[in-house]
Amino acid sequence: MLTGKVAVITGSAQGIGKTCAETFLKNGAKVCLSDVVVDRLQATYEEFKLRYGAENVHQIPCDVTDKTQVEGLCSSPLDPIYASSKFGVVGFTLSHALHADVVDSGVRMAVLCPTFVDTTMIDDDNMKYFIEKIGVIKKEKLAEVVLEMVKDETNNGKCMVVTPQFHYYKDDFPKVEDVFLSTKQS
Ligand SMILES: NC(=O)C1=CN([C@@H]2O[C@H](COP(=O)(O)OP(=O)(O)OC[C@H]3O[C@@H](n4cnc5c(N)ncnc54)[C@H](O)[C@@H]3O)[C@@H](O)[C@H]2O)C=CC1
Ligand SMILES: CCCCCC(=O)/C=C/C=C\C=C\C=C\[C@@H](O)[C@@H](O)CCCC(=O)O
Repeated sequence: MLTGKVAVITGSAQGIGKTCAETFLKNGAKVCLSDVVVDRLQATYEEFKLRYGAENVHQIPCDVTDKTQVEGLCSSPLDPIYASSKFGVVGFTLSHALHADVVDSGVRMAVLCPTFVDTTMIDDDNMKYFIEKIGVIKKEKLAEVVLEMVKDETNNGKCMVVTPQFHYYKDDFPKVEDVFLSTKQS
């Protein structure tokens, strides 16, 4: 099913990452194992090499909190740590929006996710490719969207994506009862 594909899996010396790596190997992918604990990574690498063949398994030690090491593992034209931190802001905002201190308090928390905006932050050659494909939002237009977001009293816990062409609310946070009272097992 995954023949011809390569999966790079961080934190794969043990736990969920290791089990995912083995599942991918069983399904025909080649897997690049990666972990910060080098001796455990080596042991998993040896184990999988024996079981699935040296041609299908590779290993690269990597501490995912180290920007240089992450770039060595999987280069990206955009800064992976910057991008990850932005996802953190989404999670932080949406989870706080559900907190008892916020719900029904009159305070609303929402998160704005623009693509590229015409500020000095985008003066970076690495971004040129994406900017050409995606375009740039004018600051003034973004400010209008922020105004709209602030005026809307129904948007607690919402995430707004803004592009040069349009904007839309995305990924409404699940209702409390969906999170805490579900009897469904995954
Ligand atoms: N420009 C873009 O394309 C995009 C920007 N963003 C985010 O929007 C936010 C604003 O970005 P821009 O206006 O483009 O950047 P900017 O660099 O033009 O302005 C940022 C301002 O924040 C101030 N600042 C930086 N660190 C601070 C700190 N620790 N405490 C208080 N103030 C601080 C800076 O001195 C500067 O005046 C940033 O979080 C950025 O990551 C998100 C998506 C796209
Ligand atoms: C569909 C893809 C949309 C991608 C939109 C996007 O990622 C926009 C990014 C815009 C600016 C990014 C700037 C990143 C700069 C970092 O490399 C770093 O230099 C910034 C560190 C400054 C800070 O304190 O945030």
